[in-house]
Amino acid sequence: MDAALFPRHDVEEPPRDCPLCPRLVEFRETWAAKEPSWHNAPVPAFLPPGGAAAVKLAVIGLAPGLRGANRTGRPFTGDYAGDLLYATLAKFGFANDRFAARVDDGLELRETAIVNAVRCVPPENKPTPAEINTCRQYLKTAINGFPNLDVIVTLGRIAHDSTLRALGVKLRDAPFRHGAEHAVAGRHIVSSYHCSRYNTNTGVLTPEMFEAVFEKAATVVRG
Ligand SMILES: O=c1cc[nH]c(=O)[nH]1
Repeated sequence: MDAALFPRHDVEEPPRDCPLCPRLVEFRETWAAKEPSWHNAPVPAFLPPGGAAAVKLAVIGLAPGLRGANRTGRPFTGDYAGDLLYATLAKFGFANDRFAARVDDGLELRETAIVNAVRCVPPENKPTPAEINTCRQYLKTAINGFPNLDVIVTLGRIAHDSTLRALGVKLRDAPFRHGAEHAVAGRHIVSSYHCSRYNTNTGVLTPEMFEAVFEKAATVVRG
């Protein structure tokens, strides 16, 4: 990782050659052969200056996009989904407004971390239940490694359910619903539809609906 481009990193991450999910390893290696200049490895959490101790809001995504985070190495960077996510974070003061879909754009998060539930790119954006379960150890370590965390925003049902399992919460105690807020296991969770191209193009998620989620998160962080 280029230390000049990525903020201090003090969350435990899978190694670049993580062997735990054979299907994802094979997919990663196929793309590493085709596109050797791409990242093609587990995508680490994106942290604010100050590292894990500075994190008050954790945004949990699904998994890297093939030509997005898997190419660039930064969550939601190069993915269509990042346009809405970073614009919305900036609007609520959780990021500066430098996002230009490149890792050298000068984008900085503020009191916010972005962590994918699955760190490696899955074929067709669909991790299997076994891959989600296997990678949860890293999600759990990340969430538990934020000592000043106030609120978690989950993007989509898979991220939501994996976050609950990471926290040891039964799914029925905090069911996924866009805009729902739950206080469970000492954590405040706000859930959202994923900001994918499909959801935004079909109107399942509008910018206003997404902003309402981060308004709730901002209220928890700033009182
Ligand atoms: O959930 C997602 C979607 C796109 N890119 C990511 O890093 N995560």
